[in-house]
This record gives sequence, structure tokens and C-alpha cells, in this order.
Amino acid sequence: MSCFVFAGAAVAMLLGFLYVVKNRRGKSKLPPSPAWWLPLLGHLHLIGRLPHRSLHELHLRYGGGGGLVLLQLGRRRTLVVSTAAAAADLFKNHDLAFSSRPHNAAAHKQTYGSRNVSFSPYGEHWRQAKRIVVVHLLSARRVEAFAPVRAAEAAALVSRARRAAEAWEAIELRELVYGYTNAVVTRAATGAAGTTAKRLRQLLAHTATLVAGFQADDVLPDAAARVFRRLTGLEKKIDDMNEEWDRFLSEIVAEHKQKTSRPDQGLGGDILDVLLQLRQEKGAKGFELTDDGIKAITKDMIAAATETTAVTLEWAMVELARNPRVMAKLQDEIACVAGDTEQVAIAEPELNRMVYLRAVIKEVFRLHPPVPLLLPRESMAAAAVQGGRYEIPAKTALLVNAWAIGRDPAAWAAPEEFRPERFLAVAASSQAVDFRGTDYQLLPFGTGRRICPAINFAQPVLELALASLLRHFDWELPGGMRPEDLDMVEAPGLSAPPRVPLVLVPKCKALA
Ligand code: HEM
Repeated sequence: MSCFVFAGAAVAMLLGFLYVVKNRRGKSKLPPSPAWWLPLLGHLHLIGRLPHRSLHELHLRYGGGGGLVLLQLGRRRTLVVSTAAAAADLFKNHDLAFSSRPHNAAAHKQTYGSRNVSFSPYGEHWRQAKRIVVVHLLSARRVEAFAPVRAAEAAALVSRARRAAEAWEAIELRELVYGYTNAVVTRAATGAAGTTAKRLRQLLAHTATLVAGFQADDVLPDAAARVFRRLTGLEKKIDDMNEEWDRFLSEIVAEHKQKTSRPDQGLGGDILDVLLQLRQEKGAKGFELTDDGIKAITKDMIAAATETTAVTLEWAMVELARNPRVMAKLQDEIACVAGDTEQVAIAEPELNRMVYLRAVIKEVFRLHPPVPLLLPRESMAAAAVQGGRYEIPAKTALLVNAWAIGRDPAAWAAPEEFRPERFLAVAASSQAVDFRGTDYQLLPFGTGRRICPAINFAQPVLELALASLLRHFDWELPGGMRPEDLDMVEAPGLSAPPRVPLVLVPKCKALA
């Protein structure tokens, strides 16, 4: 009997507590929030395996028109942005306040103590490291200097597809495009391909399985999360993986040190060469580029680059297979611009004339941003957003749902339709929508101070691969499959490839 009394009292106290919290929230100027939440988990139980889809549903249900929902996700108070208008207000007026990243003990460890760019909190280290990336590693001249690497790897991509075509075999597109982006990125970052690329690929895959989804760190305080990781064996797995990464990076840094002891590599060098030269020349003013710092930045570039570009290419091929009209129109444009040439490769300047290709890539980014929730941010100061309608306390995490923003009916006509022409209609006007962070309805690379620094690097990698695959081959669905049978749902993880890997049959096209 006393058990029942105790349980009854506990339930009454819990309900009372939730009621008080709910009422207190009702009177505050916080954005709308689902009413009921659980101790410890907060609203985490409302988030499924695909957080961008769950958050979109919560926005539709509770958002109340302002495009903002406030959630308690484990220990983190989290603001979720789901419309273009809410993103515009936030980033035009409060970008600085929201420019840090939430602390995550596991990510801190993996990045040599947050010495990289992506996970570094806002501050002097982040500012200096990002300046090095923008000015020295991914400048327009350096990206241009990687053109021979892109051309060679695009030719290898075509050769691999041709082998499948000649054998009348179906091909898994993920394998094909991941091999290409992995090779381009590895060669640009470390100068090496072949076995290095293969080892790197294993490391990246292993990392992805250990860091995907919500982690113990998101729910529990640091010390408790560490105990949880130890008890479940996760801590050891992460330590082993970090050691493996470190061994790999240390080996290539050592090889490069020998190389850079020789005079200047000029623009012929790779990203590691540039970092080592900067250290020698003290080009990174007031910023100590230690070995760990160099390894952290190199790892950051490789990890940020490979999967994002591969996922975009796979979704592009999914959408083209689902929309044969668009595929045919794009092939016509490519044939028309690249023309009848003895040369197998497409010259990069020709890509500038492929306006439909650019529209297709924008449309892919709109519906399938490869990092659907961008990278989480955290506010450093309180912010009164939407003209003071809501007050967001300091230390609130921020998730920008780029996947939902791409489907915002206030920003896009017929948002669920794959229609690249929407970008052509205004292509000539000053209102042409682009993905460079100033058009808040299309944010695959983020925006503001934390925007991805590699748009100029990623764009030709994507365009060249897609144009090459469509120039040389017709692509058919295997064995009686119809376009409407394609699965359009994402796999869970930080980046979101199709849940079902795309398989197509390439057929060699005769060049015009
Ligand atoms: C299709 C390709 C890519 C997409 C869609 C993409 C997307 C993103 C996104 C969404 C962010 C977070 C932005 C924010 O917090 O607002 C980001 C950050 C970053 N990306 Fe990319 N990225 C791509 C390719 C690359 C490549 C090729 C590199 C390096 C070579 C790279 C390096 C970085 C770095 C260093 C950051 C951290 C920036 C910071 O925290 O200040 N990304 N990227």
C-alpha cells in the first residue's frame, strides 16, 4: 500500500512540476515549445532517427508562424529555426551572438582540444584558424591550382563508369562518387591518393558510426557522460579511433616535413605543405601552428569535404533518375556547351556556361542539403529576436533546419517538386537565389561568420563530376524499376545520404 502512496505522490509532484514549468514558460518571451517534457530527456523523446524530419514536424505543430521552436534536448536548451524569414532575422541581426559552438567532450578530444575550425568555440583561435583556411588553404588561386587534380579524378570516375557500362553492369553510385570525392580531397589535402585514400576512407567511415546522432554528452553533464561512455565501451572505441587518426596524420606530417625542408612549393603544394610553410615563415601571425594544430586543421578539411560532396552527387543522380525530363535537358546543355570534341575531359571554363547544370545543383541543395541541420551553434549572449518578440537566453544551442527551410512554402512555390527551372526564371535578375549565405531560403553551406569556407572548392568538384557522368553516359534504373519506386528518405547521421543506396545502369553515349 505504502508503495502506491509513494508512487502516487511522486506522480503528483512530477505533474505539479511540469505544470509550474509550463505556466512559467507561458508568461515568458520564449519561443513556442511542446508543452510536456520528461525529466533528464526534456523533449528528446520527440526526436526520431532523422532529427531534421522530427524537428520539421515539431515546427509545423508548435511553431506558431514565427519559424522558431524552443526545445529542451537533454541538457541543452535548443532553438530550432525552420523558415527562411526566421533565419533572415536571426542571421542579419544576431549572427555574432550565435557564432559559437556547443561544447562536446567527445568532439573536443577528436579535434586535439578543439584546435580545428568546425568545432572550435568562437574566439581568437577560431578567428585565426578560419583566416588561415580562407586566405591560405582555400583561396581562389589555390582552388584554381587544384584543377589538374579534379580533371584527373573526373577522368578516373568516367573510366570506372565505362568499365561497368561495357560489362552491362549496374553500378552503386555511392561507391562511385565517394571514390571520386575522397581522391580529390585526399590529393588536395595531402598530395596522396591510392592506399592513403583507402585508409582515410576507413577512418572516416569509422568516425561517422561513432559520432552520428545524439550522444550521451547531449543529455548528461560532462562527468556523467564520461562514466556512461566508459561503461558502454564507447570511450575506448573513441580513444582507439583517435589514436588511429593520429598515427595516420603524424605519418603524413612527417613525410611532408621532409618535403617542405626543400624550398617553396608555390601553388603546386597541397594543404599540408601550405600549413608547414606558414609555420616556417611565421605567416600565421600571432598564432602558433603546432603539430597538433596542423593535424587538427588537416583532419577537419578532409572530414568536412569528402562526405558532403559525395552525398550531394548521389542525391543529384537520384533526382535525375527520378526526373528523366530534367536529365535529358541537362544532357542537351552539356552536349551543346562541351560540343563535339576529341578531348574527353570537360574544360572547367565550360562549366561557367552551363546554367542549367548550376540550377540543377541548387535544386539538389534545396531539397537535400547534405548537412540538414548545418553544424550546431551556441549563443554567447542573450538576444531579443524578431524585433523583441522573443528573448533567447545566452548559452542556448541553435539548430538551423536547412532541410525544412528548403521546403518553406512561404519561400518556395510547389516546394516538394524538383524543378531546377525555378532558378532560371530569375537567373538574369539581381534577385537570383544562390547558396552563398545571403539568400536565407537556401543555406546548404550555412551563413554568417560560421559559413562553410569551401564553397569555391566544392562547386567545381560537383559540377565537373556531374557534367562528366552525364556527358558520357545515359543512366537507367535497373531491372524494371520505375522512377516513382526510388526511395527519397535519408539515412541517419550528420550528413544525410539516401537511405537506400542508388543503383543505376550506365550506357555509353556516342559523343556528338
Ligand atoms: C557540398 C559540400 C559542402 C557542404 C554542403 C558544406 C556544408 C557546411 C556547413 C553546413 C557548415 C556549417 C556552417 C554553419 O555553421 O553555419 C560547414 C562548415 C565548414 N566546412 Fe563545409 N561543406 C561542404 C564542403 C566543404 C569542404 C570541401 C571543406 C574543406 C575543404 C569544408 C570545410 C568546412 C569547414 C572548415 C567548416 C567550419 C567553418 C566554421 O566553423 O567557421 N566544407 N560546411
